[in-house]
Amino acid sequence: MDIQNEQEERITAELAEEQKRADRVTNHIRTKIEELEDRLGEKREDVVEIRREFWDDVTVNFEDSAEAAETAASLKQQAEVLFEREHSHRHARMQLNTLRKLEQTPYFGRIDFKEDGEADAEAVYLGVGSLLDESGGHYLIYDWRSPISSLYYDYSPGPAQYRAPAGTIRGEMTLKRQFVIRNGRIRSMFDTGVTIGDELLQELLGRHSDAQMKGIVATIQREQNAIIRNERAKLLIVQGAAGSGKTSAALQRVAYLLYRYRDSLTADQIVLFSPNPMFNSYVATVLPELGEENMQQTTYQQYLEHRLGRSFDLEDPFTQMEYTLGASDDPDYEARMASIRFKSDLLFMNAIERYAASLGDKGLKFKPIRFRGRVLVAAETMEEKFYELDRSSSIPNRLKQLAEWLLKELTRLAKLERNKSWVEEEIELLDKEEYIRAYNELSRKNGYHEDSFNDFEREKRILSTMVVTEKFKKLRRRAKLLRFLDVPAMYRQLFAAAEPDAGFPAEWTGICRLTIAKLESGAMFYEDATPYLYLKELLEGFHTNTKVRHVFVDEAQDYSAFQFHYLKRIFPFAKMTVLGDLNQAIFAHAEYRDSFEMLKGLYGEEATETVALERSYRSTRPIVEFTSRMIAGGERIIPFNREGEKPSLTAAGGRTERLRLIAERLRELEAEGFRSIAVICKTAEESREAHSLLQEEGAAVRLVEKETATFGQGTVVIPSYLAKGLEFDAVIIYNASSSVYGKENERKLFYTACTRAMHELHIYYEDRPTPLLPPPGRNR
Ligand SMILES: Nc1ncnc2c1ncn2[C@@H]1O[C@H](COP(=O)(O)OP(=O)(O)OP(=O)(O)O)[C@@H](O)[C@H]1O
Repeated sequence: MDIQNEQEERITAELAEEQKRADRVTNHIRTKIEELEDRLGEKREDVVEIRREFWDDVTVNFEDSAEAAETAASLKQQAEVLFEREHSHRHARMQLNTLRKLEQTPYFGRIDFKEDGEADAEAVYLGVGSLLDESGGHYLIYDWRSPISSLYYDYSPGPAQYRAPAGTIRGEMTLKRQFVIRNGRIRSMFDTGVTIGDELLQELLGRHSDAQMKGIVATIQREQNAIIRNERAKLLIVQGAAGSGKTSAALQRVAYLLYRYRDSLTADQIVLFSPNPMFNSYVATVLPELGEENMQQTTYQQYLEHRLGRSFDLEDPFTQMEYTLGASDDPDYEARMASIRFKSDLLFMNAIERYAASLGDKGLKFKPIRFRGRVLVAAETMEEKFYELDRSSSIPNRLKQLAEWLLKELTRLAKLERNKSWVEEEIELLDKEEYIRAYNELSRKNGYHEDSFNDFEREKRILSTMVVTEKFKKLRRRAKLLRFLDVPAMYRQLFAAAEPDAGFPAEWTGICRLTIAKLESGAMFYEDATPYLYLKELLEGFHTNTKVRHVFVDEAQDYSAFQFHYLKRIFPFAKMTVLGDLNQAIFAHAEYRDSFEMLKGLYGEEATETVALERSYRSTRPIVEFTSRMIAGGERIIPFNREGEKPSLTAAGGRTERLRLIAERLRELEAEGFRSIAVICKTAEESREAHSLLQEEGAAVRLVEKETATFGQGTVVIPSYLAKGLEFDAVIIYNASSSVYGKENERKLFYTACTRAMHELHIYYEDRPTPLLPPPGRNR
């Protein structure tokens, strides 16, 4: 027998052996599924039963306080039983969910590891969940997040080590094998060397994209694994090239943390800040696919809206972006741009801190408390009271004391109010239910005799108290919420100072004029939202969220230093993972930043770790080679070796021809089977134009706007800044003429647009192409 035959035979025998094992494991999984389904049926009945009998099993008695307490205890006990059962029901359901996944693909990898001092190597199989054998003493599958599994991601065969709870375990990896298993059948199997499955990665990355982001557990790379498993850093900064797997690593990290801290951490203690609502839908399936619940997802804008939306008509970041991209002939443009930059700077944050501190001595502004057109408590009275309070106490503390005083004052004023004629009028307008309520109260307090004069007086008193109390409720609530503080006026005041502080920009006067005009119209620029909230919270006390333990900020390059400081304050107990690419910094406040250095001060160097991801997985080699030549430092980006067509650059004789060519291209791409195609435009306005003109050309295209909430398949027309973080099989740059992308500060936007392409990139222009295109050069 020659060597080749011998080798083939060996591989066939090994494959048969592995399939036998896979069958055994799959059978075991099936048995577990059946058992769990039965148990789950019982559990569900259990919960339904408890719910039904909830009220039968508690003794409801509110007659006297002792019995009421007993009732409460009984209720609490029942609720606890129910909670416990529901919890275990949910747990069992999640387990079943994982088992069903394992039934299809029990594992994707195997390593044989011989621990130092042990005689034999153990075969460790990795899957999306762990599974014990019948005896319960041996793992048939190890969860990919278990300590030993990290060997798979970190080492090639040879000496290897991993960190276990008991310490570092050293040994030797004697085998590293990858599987593709579908429906329990091994489709392919290969032993790997240095990196995890170039073949498998090739296969995965070469596929057409879905509407949803994919999980990457089977092919996590070593440097990504370091991000996923980092437990030390309070602040983990990931600077990664476009398509290097930042978002993917972030999501796998969430799954890892939920596993690692499963006894103490729940999905609702993790928050992901994403760039836009559509992105949420794009990543929504990754964690459930891994058998985990999704973390909380939000956008910074949603948070701002939640805090400020009722007080101001708040501009969103995309409107700001449209302005910066399109309004350069506006006479206020320079001032506005300076305003955007300055208000995101720590210099401004410090100025606000100084200002807030000075308000402890003088200058706090109050709003009078008005009632029925009259001033009940004058602003001056509040000011006087405030500054009489002990000055060594913080402003928030003093405001709390002031609120307490105000509440007492309101109680006193309410008493005086009762005899006013408006109260009598209101009493006459009371409806029957309210009368009955008053009557009940009266009879409860004292015996009630319908015909006694005294009772009539008492009734009137009760009714008038009721009316006044009701009307004062709102005032009391406002007092508790410190609404008597005039934060808008104080924020405005910042821009009324004639002399700018040292270091303020030359355009300060223009900035002041624009800001004040905007605020006076009841609106607020996006760049004012964070500083405004910061000032408000310095005065009132921070609205902190102490529940959240991990904050993830994706597309971190779009956040200002100021915003990061703010986030840190509102999540005081959270670790932060920020992921970004400075080459994709598309907001005016961030475009000149050349590192995440400014973040180091946030938690201190000691508590901060930085990881760089330089290999780009999304796009084919020709696309990465093309796009990386558009940016400074692009030579550091390493393309993953996947071949494909070179990006095309097409000149059109005019708009009509450009549209015809694009529509033709769309038809070709669709015919080739590409499932997600994006026509990327610069702005929303250009997108609307492209959408309607392409439809006229007979193309089936969907328009994506900032409100679009779901990311689907098919062909979309999308503004560049909304395509952030997303990817498409093929990308068409709608108009890359120099008249559209003509300015140097649009480079990162153009780069972001081009790097969305996985397999094909086609660029169209008229007259002259944008100077942002890479200089002609040889590919690496
Ligand atoms: N280890 C991996 N195995 C398989 N696919 C991967 C891996 N890492 C990244 N990818 C794929 O590469 C593509 C880009 O990943 P992702 O969107 O996470 O990158 P990103 O760094 O967030 O990109 P960008 O900054 O450009 O938005 C995705 O299709 C992802 O599935």
